[in-house]
Amino acid sequence: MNPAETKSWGVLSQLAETDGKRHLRELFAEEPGRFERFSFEAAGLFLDASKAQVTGPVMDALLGLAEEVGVEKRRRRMFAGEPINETEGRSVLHMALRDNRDGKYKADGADPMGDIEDVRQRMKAFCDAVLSGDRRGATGKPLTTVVNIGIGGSDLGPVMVTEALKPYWIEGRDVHFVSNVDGTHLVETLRRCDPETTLFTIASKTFTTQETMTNAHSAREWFLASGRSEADVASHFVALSTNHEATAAFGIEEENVFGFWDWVGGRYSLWSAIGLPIALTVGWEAFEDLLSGAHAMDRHFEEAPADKNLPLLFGLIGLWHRTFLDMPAVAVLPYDQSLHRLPAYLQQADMESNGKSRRLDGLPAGYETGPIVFGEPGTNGQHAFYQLIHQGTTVIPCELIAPAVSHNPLGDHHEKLLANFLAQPEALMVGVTEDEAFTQLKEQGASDEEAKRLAPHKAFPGGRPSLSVLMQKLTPETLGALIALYEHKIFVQGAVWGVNSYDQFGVELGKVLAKPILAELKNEADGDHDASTAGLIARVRSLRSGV
Ligand SMILES: O=P(O)(O)OC[C@H]1O[C@](O)(CO)[C@@H](O)[C@@H]1O
Repeated sequence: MNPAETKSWGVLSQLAETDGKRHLRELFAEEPGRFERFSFEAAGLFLDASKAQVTGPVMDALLGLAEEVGVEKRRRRMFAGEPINETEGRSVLHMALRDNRDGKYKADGADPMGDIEDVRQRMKAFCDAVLSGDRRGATGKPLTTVVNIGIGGSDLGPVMVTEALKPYWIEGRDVHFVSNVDGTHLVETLRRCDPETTLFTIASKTFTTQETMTNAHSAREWFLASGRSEADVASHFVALSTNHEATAAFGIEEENVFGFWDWVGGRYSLWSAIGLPIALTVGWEAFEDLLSGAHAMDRHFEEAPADKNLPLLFGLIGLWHRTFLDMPAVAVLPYDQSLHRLPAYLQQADMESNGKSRRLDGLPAGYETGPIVFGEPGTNGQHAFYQLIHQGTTVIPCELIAPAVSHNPLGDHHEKLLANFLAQPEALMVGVTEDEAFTQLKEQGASDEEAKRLAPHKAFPGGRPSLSVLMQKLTPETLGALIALYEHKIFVQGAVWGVNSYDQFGVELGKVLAKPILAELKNEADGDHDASTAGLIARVRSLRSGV
């Protein structure tokens, strides 16, 4: 189905020319209850969307669009385990990993809950054994350091969550993440590790990913080079994967493999065995709290009425900004240092999911789909790219996220952080007119001529949209809810755009072309390339020769 042919799409296109162009200042002046009307709450998260470029008619039309294109139906099909990942013939059931209701889901025609529970119990037992010291390294020392080797979804989720949950780290535990095939990443990480106390979690859904397998083999060599035998590998290497044949070929025994299933997409996998490094760092209970926070958001998404449904509304508003108002990017701005990897995590979650230009029916979309996602912790971003967000020629909607209470209260640090979290969206929305800038300059003692010259530079257009997400404290539960909120937001947008949010064929071509080039760089083959690539290969070879 082409969503652009629906009635609501037509209405939204018209509204883009009217409501979409109104200044937010005006909208606030006109509707005193705007904050109450456009703020929503669920699973410990409060979303203020009143500073988004929305109006009542826009929200009505967006909800109408969701209904016309069948978002609810697709959501039901997803939760029912139907293969909504049509291009790969797979179900999308990561929600089952944070649920425990028997009979709720069907994966390949069967209830997956028994298998999920088995792996969970094995993960818990393993975790408890490592943390209690019952399971030790080959020389009898406790395994206090985890090095996770994985990339993409087998890295970004666990890194982001372990960083976000630093206040929950179990004392004496350490965790590192190696993803880049650049040897520097592994070498610099292992420099800080003791082979006797290090546990490697080799995380790869497919167990074929070049970066991960290369790092895993080198890590094993490093381990063996420390005087250990092949037999000792079993005490220090576990695999998190769906590919049991490949894990066996690597030499990891079945009892050290924590499996999951093809209905868990890589970028949606932190809730599965891929989350083991999280559990090994914060403990099993906190990991379960993370799952239950996400589950609370799942229940809300499934059960709340459309006009109060956080992920649905969050997704629809983002889609309005992107597709109808032509805003090309989204800035994710956590006002919480612990969430410093959230933008990177969401880059994969969102851009790998909705960075598509073909609809499920194979036809070109013909409208804008997934936005560019970028971001940094808030106040750091303020001193870097906010200039463009406030005064640049491109309008970039911002998503600001903050906890009201800090885990690390220190003087008035957190009040200052929150003041920035509150002031930036206000500044983006209100702006400063040239007249106001002129008056301010005059008040500061500028001459008429000077004030006239500088006023255009000191004016802010304002009317720049933002959404704020507020929680009391960043806990495993609220973090779980936040991640699930974004997962479902991505689902909603993909459902309206009609793209398959669950495949990622766009990452393949580069991988394929790298293979023959690798052979060329190793002088094992000659290649046939365009002039630029051939020139660069020759230049790389010459720079490397004689070194
Ligand atoms: O877990 P694997 O199979 O090693 O894949 C890692 C990542 O590579 C991708 O397939 C492509 O980047 C991601 O979707 C995935 O998260």
